[in-house]
Amino acid sequence: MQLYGIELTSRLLLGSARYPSPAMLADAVRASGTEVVTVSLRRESGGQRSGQGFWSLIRDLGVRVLPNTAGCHSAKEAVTTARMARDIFQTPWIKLEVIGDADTLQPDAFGLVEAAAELCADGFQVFPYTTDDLVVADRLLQAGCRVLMPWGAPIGSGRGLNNPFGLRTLRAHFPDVPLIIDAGIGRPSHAVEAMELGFDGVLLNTAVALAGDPVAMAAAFARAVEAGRAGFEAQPMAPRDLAEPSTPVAGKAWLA
Ligand SMILES: CC(=O)[C@@H](O)[C@H](O)COP(=O)(O)O
Repeated sequence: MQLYGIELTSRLLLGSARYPSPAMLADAVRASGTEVVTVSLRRESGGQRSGQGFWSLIRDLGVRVLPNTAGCHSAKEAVTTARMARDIFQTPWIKLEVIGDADTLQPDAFGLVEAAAELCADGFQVFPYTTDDLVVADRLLQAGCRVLMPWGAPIGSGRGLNNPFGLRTLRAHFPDVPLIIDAGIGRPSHAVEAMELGFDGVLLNTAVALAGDPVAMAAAFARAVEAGRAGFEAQPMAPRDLAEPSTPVAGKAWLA
C-alpha cells in the first residue's frame, strides 16, 4: 500500500507503548514485519535518558516513525505537539489525535478537523485518528488529509470492530482513500475482519503489548493482516439465508 507516496509492503502499523520491556518491544516489532511504528511525543520527551534510549532503540529497528499527538485534548495543543514532533523526528508524518472524551478517548471531531486543516496547510502529512463518521471523514479530506484512520473501538479496549456497518459504509464512500483501522483491535480475528472489509491496513498497540507473549502475538497479527487482505482480494462469496448443497444432488445413488 502507499501512504503519502511511500510504498509499504506490510499493512500492519504498530504502537510502541505499554510493552513489558524495551527488548520485548524491539522483538515484537521485528516479529510483526511492520515498517511503521507510532511514537508518542510525550513519551519521547518525558525524560531525557529514557527518551534518548527509546529513540535509539526505534532508530536501530530501521522502521519509519509515525509520531503521534496522543494525550492532546485541543486543536492548539495538538498543533504545537505536532510541530515539536516534526523537529524531533524530522518527518512530515503526524498521527493526529485530539481527544474529546476522557472515558472513551473518542476523538473530538471539531478539534480534529481544525488541527488537520492547520497542519496540512503547514506541510504536514496528517494521519487523523477519527471515528467512522462519514461527514467528519469528508471534512478531513477537504482539510487536506490523504489518509484516514477510523477507530475500530476505543483505544485500549480490545473490543474489535464496534460498528462494522459504519466502517463498511466509510469504505464504500471513499474507495480510493487509504483507510487504516486504528485502535480497539484485541485479537488477530479482529484484524482479519477489518482487512476483509477492504481496509488498507491496521494500526494497533495494546493487543500486542499486553499479550501474554507479545512477540508471538505480533507474529500472529502479521499473518492475520495478510490473510484478511488475501481474503478480500479473492472476493468472498455473498452470504445466503438458505442452504445450498455443495455436492450435486441430481439423480439418486444406485444401490444394489
Ligand atoms: C499507539 C497508538 O497510537 C494508540 O493510541 C492507537 O490508537 C492504538 O490503539 P490500541 O492500543 O487500542 O491498539
